[in-house]
Amino acid sequence: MVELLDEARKLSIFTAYNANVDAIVYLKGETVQRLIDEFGADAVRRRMEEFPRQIEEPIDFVARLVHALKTGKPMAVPLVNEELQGWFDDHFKYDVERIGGQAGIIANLLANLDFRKVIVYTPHLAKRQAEMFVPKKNLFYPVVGNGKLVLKHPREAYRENDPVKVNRIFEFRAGTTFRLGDETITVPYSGRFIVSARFESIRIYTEEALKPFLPEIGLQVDGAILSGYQGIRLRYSDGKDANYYLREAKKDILLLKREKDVKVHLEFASIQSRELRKKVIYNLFPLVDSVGMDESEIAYVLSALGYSKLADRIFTYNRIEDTVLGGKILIDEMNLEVLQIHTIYYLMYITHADNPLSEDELRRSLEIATTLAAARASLGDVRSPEDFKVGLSVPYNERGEYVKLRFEEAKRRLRTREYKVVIIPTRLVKNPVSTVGLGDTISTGAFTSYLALLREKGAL
Ligand SMILES: Nc1ncnc2c1ncn2[C@@H]1O[C@H](COP(=O)(O)OP(=O)(O)O)[C@@H](O)[C@H]1O
Ligand SMILES: O=P(O)(O)OC[C@H]1O[C@](O)(CO)[C@@H](O)[C@@H]1O
Ligand SMILES: [Mg+2]
Repeated sequence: MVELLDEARKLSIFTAYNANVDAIVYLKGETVQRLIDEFGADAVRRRMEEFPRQIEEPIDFVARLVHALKTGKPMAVPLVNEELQGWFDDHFKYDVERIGGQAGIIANLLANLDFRKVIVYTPHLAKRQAEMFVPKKNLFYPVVGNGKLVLKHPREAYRENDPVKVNRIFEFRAGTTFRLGDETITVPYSGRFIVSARFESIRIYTEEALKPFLPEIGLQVDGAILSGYQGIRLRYSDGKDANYYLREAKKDILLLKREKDVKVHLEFASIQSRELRKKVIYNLFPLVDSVGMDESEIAYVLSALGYSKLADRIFTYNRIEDTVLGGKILIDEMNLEVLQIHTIYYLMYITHADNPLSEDELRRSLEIATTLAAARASLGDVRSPEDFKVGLSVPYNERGEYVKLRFEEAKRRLRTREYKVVIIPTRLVKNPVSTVGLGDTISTGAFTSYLALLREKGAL
């Protein structure tokens, strides 16, 4: 397995667009209890029923947090009211601050794994943000100087007046208990709840000056991992809107692919607004080769595409059969080359039957993914290629055999001849240092090892 990672490490990767500061709180039962008591259980319950899609006042946060804790699902809810930042900072002491955002996490991970070359682009790069990038020689930020593309380390490329984006992350652990009125709630699974900053000043785009150099960046890399589209707002006060930013995002992908058909992976993240979710799916999925997401996200995606019954079933029952069915729909309707879904208990790939990789190779790629995530969950961070080995000693989760059985049943029931569908159980760390970013880690391990295997076959 280490050999496949070594092959992947020979690749060069571009990643964009989102990096932020993750201010992490390790939630205790008492902290949740205090929040509920502050607002009153009845008021919290009523707001939970309304299911606010964004945080406009503190009780919206409490309601969505309690909902996430009750289901144990990874969720992210936008914070649109900038003034509420003070409320959060008064109510919580952050245990850790670290780099967040798909592009930020993935860039540091690839750089620490000694990939050949890692180019990371984020439209905002303040000094505080730039300093969170690891000081590795293989990590670059593209700038334009004298009409040419220049690659600098992010720490040498920051811009003094850029905004800093801070997301608040609430890490919760299975077994945490609190009371909501007369109901006792015990958190069923460990995970994270993200309060994502969605302020006017933070945008997702490529600067005009850099855009003409995207084809050159495409030529320099073997693959691109793009994310952050969830941060686009439907409307901005300067008249720009999601349609504008998505049109530009489409141009970026086409520019990256102009000189060479560089493979593009899109890491999907939770989008509460159904309207925006639909726009991101319809505009971008058809242009990329590979998509990754978690189990809540596939349900949300299917719901936006009109498969609400199937989506509800995935939310409620977590059945493998439904996820396979959803994956088949998605890969067909969007004509993706490969779709990767990560859940607590298993990882899954779905491709069309003519994918160059065999099912066995696809499974090997997923093994890299879960081992890398297990290493990060155990250590808190992956700092060197050596750290990968820590993941190898993490056992598969206790439902592993059950998962495989259910999967074989699902395959018999559903028609899967036109597809390759593979599944592996996850290596699950009992007491993870943190869980935020584990999905990004899985997708990075999966996509880069997928590319390495394609390359071995002469298909890249
Ligand atoms: N304790 C753990 N040990 C190993 N892997 C984990 C653990 N907890 C979660 N994971 C993996 O991380 C994934 C989380 O992905 P996701 O929800 O996309 O998180 P994020 O978006 O924060 O990266 C889960 O689906 C699971 O496969
Ligand atoms: O949607 P946003 O605000 O760009 O944030 C993405 C969030 O997802 C993560 O990248 C984890 O997947 C966090 O580190 C980050 O807070
Ligand atoms: Mg994720």
